[in-house]
Amino acid sequence: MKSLSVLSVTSELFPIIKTGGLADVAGALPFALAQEGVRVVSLLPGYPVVMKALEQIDTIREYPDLFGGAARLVSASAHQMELFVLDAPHLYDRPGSPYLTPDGRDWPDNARRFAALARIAAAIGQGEVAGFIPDIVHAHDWQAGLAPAYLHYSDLPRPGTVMTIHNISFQGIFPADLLYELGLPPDAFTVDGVEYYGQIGFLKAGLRFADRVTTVSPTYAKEIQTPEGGMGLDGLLRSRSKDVFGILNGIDESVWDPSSDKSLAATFTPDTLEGREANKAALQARLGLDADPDTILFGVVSRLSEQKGLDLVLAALPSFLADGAQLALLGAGEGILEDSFRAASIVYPGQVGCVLGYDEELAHLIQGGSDALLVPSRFEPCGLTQLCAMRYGNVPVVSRVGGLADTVIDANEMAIASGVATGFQFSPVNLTGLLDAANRVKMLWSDRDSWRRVQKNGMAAQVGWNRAAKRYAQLYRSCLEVI
Ligand SMILES: Nc1ncnc2c1ncn2[C@@H]1O[C@H](COP(=O)(O)OP(=O)(O)O[C@H]2O[C@H](CO)[C@@H](O)[C@H](O)[C@H]2O)[C@@H](O)[C@H]1O
Repeated sequence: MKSLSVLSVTSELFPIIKTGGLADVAGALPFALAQEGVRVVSLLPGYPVVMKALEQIDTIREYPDLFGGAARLVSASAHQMELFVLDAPHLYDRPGSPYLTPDGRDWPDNARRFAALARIAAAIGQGEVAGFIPDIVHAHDWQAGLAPAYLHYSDLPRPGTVMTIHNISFQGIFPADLLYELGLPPDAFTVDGVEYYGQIGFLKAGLRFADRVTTVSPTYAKEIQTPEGGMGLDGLLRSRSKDVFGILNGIDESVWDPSSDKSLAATFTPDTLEGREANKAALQARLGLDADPDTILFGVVSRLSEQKGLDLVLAALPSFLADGAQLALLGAGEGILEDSFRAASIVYPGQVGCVLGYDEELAHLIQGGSDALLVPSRFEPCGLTQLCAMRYGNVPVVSRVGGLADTVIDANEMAIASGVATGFQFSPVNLTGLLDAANRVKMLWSDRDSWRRVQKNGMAAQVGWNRAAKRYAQLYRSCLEVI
């Protein structure tokens, strides 16, 4: 079979720069796809942390004026990944997160910052780099959404294009008067182009012009084609439904491996699950929780946002904790949620512990040391933490939406009897649903042999990238038939 080359266009890439699950996926796919004969080179913005991480930097092109300043395209490597980096100091050399100012507001020039990324992606797709002409340009999320549009409006031959939605609630919507400055032709401003309710929609543009659209689970692929789940893009997605695919994410099993994880107090396998006890003790000590091996310890590792449904956990706390249960939370995000969890740790000393911030090592310890992981999302394209939880013998308790519904097998009587249960699902996603689930979880916890079986089933579940990599490879090949 012909080998393929892909330019992956992404605003985050683990382990170099990460604010959420997009980084994990963009960082793991190149390695998984290499097994399928697909070469992936990733194009990233040159944020300060990215520039610092690079090795073997080679300048490929210089641009005297790219959206208001001088820039260059470099090739480099980092963490065994092949990279192109857009080094544009006027766009990316600044403090804060990739998208937000240090005080938490969107950078006012985000349209230019990510149009530049997409513009260079399109140029690479059309031969900018001697020796690397990709068969496919794969755009991730709105930040890369204009790449398929730039390719569409160019007269040169183009590669195949794939647009992946990691989260449809982030759409990259900007004022219409930027059209000219972004280098889009006047006739692009129609409902069949980049126009989105009177503005310019970056994700909309990608969904309109990519040869194939993917999202990160089969259930989310259906949900986004409904008015409730599509956030304004469902009509467009329905009109393209034969080109829309749900490919379930995996996790990097070498990063998330409880038998060798250096962030744990003790490593363990399905046959040495008692190793988890030392992790539970370490987690309780780290978060100021009472040292108690027998009480159930719930964990949370999450961005703190409306999507993730953690306000339901706050509302559930009084009954949740009445029997001595504990909660260990690691999260960062909306101020009101951060404040509320901080307050909860004061109201329930020894029972609620939280770390508000981003901490990769602690995320691993929570997975290896808590008994059950709460993921009560209102919507969830795929979700990665429930996959990590299963691999770490941490029983996931999830809402029945999106990829959570596709990855966790609910411990109902039938599933327990037939030995396939891997966690708990609940629906509807409200306080009653969560409390009912918590009661079922606690009942199973009181029957330690059954609990152990559910842990082991989770640890045996396929959560790696192999299957998804095969599907992406097939999808790329199918694009080449349509261009
Ligand atoms: N405070 C913290 N400290 C350390 N680590 C933290 C952390 N908060 C979160 N993380 C980590 O960040 C990642 C989050 O990934 P998720 O898939 O759960 O959600 P996210 O909504 O960011 O991703 C979006 O994209 C991904 C990828 O497609 C989809 O799975 C998902 O449904 C979609 O919402 C996990 O690796 C988690 O461990």
